Amino acid sequence: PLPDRIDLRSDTVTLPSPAMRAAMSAAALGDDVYGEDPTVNELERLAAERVGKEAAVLVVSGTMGNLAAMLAHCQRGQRVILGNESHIYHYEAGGASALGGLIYHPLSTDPNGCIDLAELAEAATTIDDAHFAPPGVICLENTHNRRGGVVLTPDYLAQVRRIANDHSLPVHLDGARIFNAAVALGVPVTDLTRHVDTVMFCLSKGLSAPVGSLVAGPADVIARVRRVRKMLGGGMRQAGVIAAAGIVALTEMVDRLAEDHTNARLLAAGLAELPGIQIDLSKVQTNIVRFTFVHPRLSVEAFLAALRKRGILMGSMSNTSIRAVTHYGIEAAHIEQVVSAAAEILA
Ligand SMILES: Cc1ncc(COP(=O)(O)O)c(CN[C@H](C(=O)O)[C@H](C)O)c1O
Repeated sequence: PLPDRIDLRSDTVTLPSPAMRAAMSAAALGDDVYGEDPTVNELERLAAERVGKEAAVLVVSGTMGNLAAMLAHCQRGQRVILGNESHIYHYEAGGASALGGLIYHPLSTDPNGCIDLAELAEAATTIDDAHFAPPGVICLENTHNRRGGVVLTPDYLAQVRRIANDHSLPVHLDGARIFNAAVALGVPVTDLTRHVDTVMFCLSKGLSAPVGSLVAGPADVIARVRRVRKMLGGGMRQAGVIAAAGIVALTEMVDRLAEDHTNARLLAAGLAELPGIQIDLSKVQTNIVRFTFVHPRLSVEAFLAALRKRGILMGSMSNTSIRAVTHYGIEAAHIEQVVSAAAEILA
């Protein structure tokens, strides 16, 4: 983040660490379309190993990773079963439908980011009748962005897995922030990823790499993801320049996510005391603070504008809710500055 701004809009704004910049300039390179970039190959190997899958492929963005995974799992005309508050459904430009000919089948999402299991079992059922589009994949999201970064538990994932097995369906996990979930739970990330077939996770968010996400899964499925990536124009050449940062992200930047979670709790505790702000502190489980804003004098936009004038950025989620996201580069001192600025504005 720029020194004169405290940017809490997202963890996508993170800048690469000095170690990343050094690794990027020193990276061994080759043409990755030929499979000859040694740094990309090392990142993909490391990523697959870390999440306990056979293979992984580097993609440009989380959106591309989710789309390529859905297209690798499904045939045209099949349904993507997902949460009605999911990122895939809200923020990925309808790609699975527009480019893949897939149908979104959104299901309601509870405050913990979970799809109702009974509804899921029904949606996962293939009806042998020409009227009905058959299901193709179940998509989950962990942590859950629009529910405020809440963590889906291994137990819940295991229950979804059982339903998927009953209906012979693959499960794709939008794990953009899966390492935040593992660190918040204090468990190895494989306790979460073992229940799903494919997992997409972002290097470019809390892990602070400048670019890149990975899709990991069974070797045959990842081979299909790689083909879709090429079809989408995502085949890269000397991508070791960005993969080098990704290796640093995976090897040096996971444990520190706990600091972002501490700072999020500090921010939530400070904001919760202020007029016009309601926060369910039990839902502040990782690096996202989502709060309701209904103030006698100020709208969400007016509050955000007043913060911006003080060099503080947050994101509006609706005309009554705001999101703030902590990340590498945001320290406790910044949080104190934000809370006192908000107190002044809302007084
Ligand atoms: C759960 C999840 N899955 C996928 C993505 C997409 O990743 P990118 O395409 O931005 O790399 C995001 C990005 N989320 C971004 C953010 O939170 O600021 C915006 C909303 O797109 C995400 O939060």
